[in-house]
Amino acid sequence: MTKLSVNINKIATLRNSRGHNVPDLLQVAKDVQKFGAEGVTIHPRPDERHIRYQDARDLVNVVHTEYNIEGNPMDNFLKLVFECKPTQVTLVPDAVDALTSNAGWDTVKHKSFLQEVIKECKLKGIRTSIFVDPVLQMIEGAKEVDTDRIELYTEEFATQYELGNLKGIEPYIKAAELANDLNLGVNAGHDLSLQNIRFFKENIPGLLEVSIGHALISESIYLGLENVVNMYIRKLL
Ligand SMILES: CC(=O)[C@@H](O)[C@H](O)COP(=O)(O)O
Ligand SMILES: NCC(=O)COP(=O)(O)O
Repeated sequence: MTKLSVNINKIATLRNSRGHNVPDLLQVAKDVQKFGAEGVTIHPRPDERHIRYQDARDLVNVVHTEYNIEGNPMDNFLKLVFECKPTQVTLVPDAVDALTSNAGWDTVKHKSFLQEVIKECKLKGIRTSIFVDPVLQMIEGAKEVDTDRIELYTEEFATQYELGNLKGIEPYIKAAELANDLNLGVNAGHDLSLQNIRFFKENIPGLLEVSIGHALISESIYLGLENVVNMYIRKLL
């Protein structure tokens, strides 16, 4: 069984576009858990363009499943994580101005930095995961830095799948097999969707958790649109 952690960044993006509290981020976090999701993911970025640091704090009392906070382990981020004490922290090497996450860690180059941060997180009782490309050397490096899990960065898989290239899954299978052999837990995320998730799940051994946001929120709009348009029309009769 693979756990679904719903990334609610996009709810915050929509809320922030108007300056009030619609949609209500905390209510959405409650609802996705009520509907069966086994985790909530947020990725606060330094400019707070979607999730604000205060959201991360407020969610502590709302997330009763797995709380996963993702981000680049800069000082402010780590301070927030240590304050919130989520179930899991996922370390992601994004540039401050990145549109979205666009690469995994070079676990060889950043070995001592990652070792230090991971040790600190674990001492605080927080499970660690690091965002990596499906490259065997990077998975071996992940073992060296003593992380509990890796999160496979799945954008390339999603792109290839959409193009009809099913072989795009192969590096991910090899990466997951190696992670399993090394006793590293395997998570995955980025651009997973209703289209590609079953194929991914069926092919990746030992997939513990997927975090899905952009597609899941977009699909919720598409799949809810007819209902809501009709609700308005009935009110206008
Ligand atoms: C780590 C990762 O894969 C990202 O998908 C991220 O969590 C999403 O961030 P944005 O919502 O800011 O694009
Ligand atoms: N870790 C990936 C994540 O949380 C969501 O990524 P996406 O579904 O928004 O691309």
